[in-house]
Amino acid sequence: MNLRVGRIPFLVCAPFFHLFLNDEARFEGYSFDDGAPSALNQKLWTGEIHLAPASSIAYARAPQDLVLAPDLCTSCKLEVNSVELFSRYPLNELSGKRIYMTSQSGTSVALLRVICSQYANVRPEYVTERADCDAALLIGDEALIEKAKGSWPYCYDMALLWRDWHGLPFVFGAWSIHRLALSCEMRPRLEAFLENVRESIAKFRACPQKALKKWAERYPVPFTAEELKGYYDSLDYEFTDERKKSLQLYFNLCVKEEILSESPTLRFL
Ligand SMILES: C=C(O[C@@H]1C=C(C(=O)O)C=C[C@H]1O)C(=O)O
Repeated sequence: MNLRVGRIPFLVCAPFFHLFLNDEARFEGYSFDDGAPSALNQKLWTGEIHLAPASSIAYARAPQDLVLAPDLCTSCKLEVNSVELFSRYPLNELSGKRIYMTSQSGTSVALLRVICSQYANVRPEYVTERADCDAALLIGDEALIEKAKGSWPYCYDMALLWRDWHGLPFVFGAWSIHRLALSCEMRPRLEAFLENVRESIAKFRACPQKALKKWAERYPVPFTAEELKGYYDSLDYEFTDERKKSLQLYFNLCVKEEILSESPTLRFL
């Protein structure tokens, strides 16, 4: 049986996946399913895919069925640049204003609710219709493109808001693994795949130009490798103890906000 892998076709995940592109012969035994984080979260919960660098909150919604890769996550040093609240008003004036919430996210939409309620002390109206909104939460390439346009008076980087509040790096994505992939049959394939992901990140870091060229052939983007240099300099994929502490804190605050019913302890592969 193939190891079914959820692949997010956003630049933020290019380091995880570029190695596998156009190299099917070397990587037989894996099949990839492309989708936004929100779609991949759903497929993880049902076991339709075995693993993905899904929304970090996806784990907390089904801890009985999932474990986390211990060393990999989607995070950043300071700003993330691709999880942004674009607004016509300052954050602390958003009470009663309409915030469009992207349908692609699981983690960031919950983070925004927590930040508005517990940090900025505002009560906006959250909407799924983008027309006539006062602010918009976007993730991934969509956020990068919107930011490059520079057409909103205010732009808040969600990782920086979290850091200002708690002094910790935020964990947007985490590799969640369904227990179906832990069977005797699947486990060696799973371990080998994660080793390939580590190699993919290392190769990306060693030569981002080459990796991004391959990536853009499959997933075209309106940026050059040169323009993306600063983006990748600030992204960080290491699941450090500090990031694990940060993720646990985020789960706790989601419980306080009644977004999660409980805050599970992090269990690893
Ligand atoms: C940093 C990003 O993080 C992504 C945001 C996610 C979410 O909001 O649920 C999930 C996975 C991450 O890859 C991004 O989209 O650019």
